[in-house]
Amino acid sequence: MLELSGISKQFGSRNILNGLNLTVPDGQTLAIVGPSGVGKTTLLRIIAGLESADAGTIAWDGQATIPEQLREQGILGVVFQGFELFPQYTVRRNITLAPTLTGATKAAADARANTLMEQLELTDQADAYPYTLSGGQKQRVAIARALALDPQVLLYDEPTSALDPALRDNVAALVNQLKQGGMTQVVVTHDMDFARSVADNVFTMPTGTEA
Ligand SMILES: Nc1ncnc2c1ncn2[C@@H]1O[C@H](COP(=O)(O)OP(=O)(O)OP(=O)(O)O)[C@@H](O)[C@H]1O
Repeated sequence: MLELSGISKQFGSRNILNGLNLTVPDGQTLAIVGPSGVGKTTLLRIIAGLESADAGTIAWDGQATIPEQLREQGILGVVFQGFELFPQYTVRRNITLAPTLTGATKAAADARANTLMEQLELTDQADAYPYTLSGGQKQRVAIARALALDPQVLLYDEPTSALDPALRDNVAALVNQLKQGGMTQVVVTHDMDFARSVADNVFTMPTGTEA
């Protein structure tokens, strides 16, 4: 279970997050929705340990935790809005890089990448470079790369924003498939239909206030 308590964040004079409390039970999918600029990405980045909160705590499995460590340990994976693939590496290398840097053998990382590419229909793109891929393919590589470390929690920032409706449905199916496998997931989206199609709970961000 992922628990956020009293999370606050201010940028300049603007309170973006004001003592926010959120709980994501194991194996559930939480969608975070709200209008542009309300702080969804900021909240996701705080959960991922990519941004620090001014106040509040985050607990994992009942223990106060530093999210950055969860990410570094591979417990928590992030799928970024712009995919943020490594342009100089092939699809396969994008997927195997983090596991090999964190101690997996090349053979084990390759085997895992093969499984993920098969599941995500990327086998034909294994040796391709990101610039040659479609938006949907890039999205799947970003998800495969996050899954390569076998996370228990997966965070997505606007996973459908670059996709047409059919691909959006594919991402929804994938999120639901991962849920069947027990994954805990947090999805930031402004797409209410997508949110409803994947989420156990939908959290609407409260709008910020001037300090
Ligand atoms: N590093 C930063 N420094 C200053 N202001 C920031 C920073 N990051 C975000 N902001 C501001 O905080 C507010 C919330 O941004 P955030 O990206 O979290 O919103 P969002 O709800 O994800 O928006 P969108 O749906 O458009 O992606 C915005 O007004 C943004 O300009």
